[in-house]
Amino acid sequence: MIRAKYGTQDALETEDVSLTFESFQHQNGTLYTCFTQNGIRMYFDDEKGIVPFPEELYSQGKFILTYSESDKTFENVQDESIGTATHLENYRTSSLYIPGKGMVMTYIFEERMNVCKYYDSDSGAWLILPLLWEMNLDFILHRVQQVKKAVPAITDYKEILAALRLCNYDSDEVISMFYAMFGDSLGSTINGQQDFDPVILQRDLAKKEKQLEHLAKTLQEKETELENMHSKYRYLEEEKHLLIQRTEILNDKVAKLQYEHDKYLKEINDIKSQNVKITNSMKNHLPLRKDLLPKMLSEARQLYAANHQLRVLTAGSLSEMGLFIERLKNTVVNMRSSTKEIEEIRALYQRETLERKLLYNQLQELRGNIRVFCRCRLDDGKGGHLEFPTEEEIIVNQNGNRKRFRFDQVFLPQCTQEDVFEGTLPIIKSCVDGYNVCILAYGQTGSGKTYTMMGNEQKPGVNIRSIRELLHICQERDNIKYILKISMLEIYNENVCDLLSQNGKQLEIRSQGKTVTVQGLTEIEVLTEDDIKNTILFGEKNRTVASTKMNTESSRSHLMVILRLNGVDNISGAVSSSTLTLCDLAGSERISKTEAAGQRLVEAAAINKSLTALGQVFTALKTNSMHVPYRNSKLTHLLQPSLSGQAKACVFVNISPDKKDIGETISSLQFGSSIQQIALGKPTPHLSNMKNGQ
Ligand SMILES: Nc1ncnc2c1ncn2[C@@H]1O[C@H](COP(=O)(O)OP(=O)(O)OP(=O)(O)O)[C@@H](O)[C@H]1O
Repeated sequence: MIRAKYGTQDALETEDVSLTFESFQHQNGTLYTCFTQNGIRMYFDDEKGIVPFPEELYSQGKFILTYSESDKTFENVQDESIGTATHLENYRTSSLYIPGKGMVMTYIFEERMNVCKYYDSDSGAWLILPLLWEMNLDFILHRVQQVKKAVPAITDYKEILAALRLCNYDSDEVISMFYAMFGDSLGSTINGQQDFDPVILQRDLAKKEKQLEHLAKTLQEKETELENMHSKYRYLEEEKHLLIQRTEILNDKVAKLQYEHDKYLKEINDIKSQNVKITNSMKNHLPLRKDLLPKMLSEARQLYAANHQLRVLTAGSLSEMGLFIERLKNTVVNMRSSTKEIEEIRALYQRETLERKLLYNQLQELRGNIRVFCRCRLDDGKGGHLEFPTEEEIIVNQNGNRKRFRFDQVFLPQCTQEDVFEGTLPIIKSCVDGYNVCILAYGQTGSGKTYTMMGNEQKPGVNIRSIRELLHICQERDNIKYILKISMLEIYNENVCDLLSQNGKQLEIRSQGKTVTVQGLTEIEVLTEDDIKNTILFGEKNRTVASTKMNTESSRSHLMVILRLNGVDNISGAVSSSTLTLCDLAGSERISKTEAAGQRLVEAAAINKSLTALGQVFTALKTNSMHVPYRNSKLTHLLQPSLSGQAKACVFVNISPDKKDIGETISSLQFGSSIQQIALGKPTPHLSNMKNGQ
């Protein structure tokens, strides 16, 4: 990808005429969106609309930083040196100089996670000290060096720091943990970087996929073999039955012939001795004369021969039956061992599936469960203030003040829809493994959110591409039967509207435990690519009709396309359920004071509320807070399953290349870079990999 300085003109001073919203956090968790109008602080009430902020609430909570107050966040710290740490008596307490924040106290709390935190007075929350900063605390640096000295094979200090966090900063425990895990191999093979290289993981994953494919094939072959054996068994059973019947008939015949033969012999003997008493049966043979004897003797011989023949036949039939029974026994033995083999392969398959899932998860975790991408809209020649020094960085030059932001990836204006989709693909794929996945597009109106998510007929965006991809993956996985269902909704002024129902009905959100549902939301099953396109087209049409009716713009509402994926593994019987939530957020721009009235003001307050709530959720996730305030807005409430637990998220920060938009661009980049730190704050992914590799 070519990196270049983007344009040459100097930045323009942007006039700040926008309305500033403030967010008030009540101690009961409620979030109020306030602003000042004619010297009176007002707030937006979901039912009453815009009303003055009640005096009594001041003592029941505090004002917090909103997503748009750009100058107070600490993104500048990223490329400045950190300053010096002061070691205090109790090693759990220390202090650190952070530019823009001054001297901050740091603490290690003994709680759910033993991590070093500092109190951020701007957001009023305890934040996890990023690993980078933590290294500047003397006692931590000292412990890292202790571990490094004892275990020189582990060269990545982030590994050591993460391990220290896990072991409550006890270096001895970390050293023994490393030795317990790797033993003798420690000196030769363990090198943090090498073992946890995403490329290596990716390779392992590909290997695992191949193994799985092979196992599934073997399993299928074995099952066909077993099925064949079953039909052979059934055939042999039938044959055995027929043979028994045939032998019984033959035995009967032999007995009858023997009887006839004996009777004949007796008659012959009687005639020979001429002392025959005339019996009823003999009347048929009358008149009895000695000259009949030769004929009777010949018949008796014939009877004997027939009897003999039948006996041979019966003996043959019996030995044939013996052979059949032997074959039947073998088949049963083979069937038993095949069934056992199938059970073993099935167990192996289950284990491999799990391992593959873990590997995939580790790879994603290594890259961060929340990935943040920046995409700059196509250049229209009005820029000059943006630079793209590397694939992960963007610099905004505002009147000579250069601000640098770092993301998982920065997409240049000339990047194609394919390039962008490629970046999201690994996360999207994990949806078929049962993870909830969420993709959000954040940015001011006109920055390219809809282009990124929806795209157009010729250049479809992430929405169509990802659903299409999932449909293909599901169709390719023969062993799992998937059902894919799409719903589409819009959140406008804190109201949820179904876009796939004819009448665009408004819906309520219900939650039970960790499950969040929208009551009565229409779901349409998709089987083909055409189904996807037609469904989304129908939803978009409904959205246009609704916005025309309400005389508003689609950019003032959040759009969500939700794909629900239910799968049943035919082999293991495992059931998976996950959702892919694709969200085109409302424009994040501040509105100007002249516009601040009526419907526009209500819309702006509702957008501010939901985007602030989104920022709060990310902050709570970042600080590993016990309480994540999902319920502060409809948007975050709906996104809860996709932004919690083992869910994976991908946020696009869309920016405009126009110089006039520089203020909003910085604000959006700050929002994105504060989310980016969530991935940095996660301490354990490398270690979990080490454990598995034991
Ligand atoms: N990367 C891009 N390449 C080409 N055209 C783009 C790109 N990004 C955006 N555009 C075009 O710029 C215009 C504005 O983009 P878009 O409508 O996606 O912005 P938006 O942020 O979604 O705005 P809104 O909030 O109004 O929906 C559209 O005409 C879109 O086609």
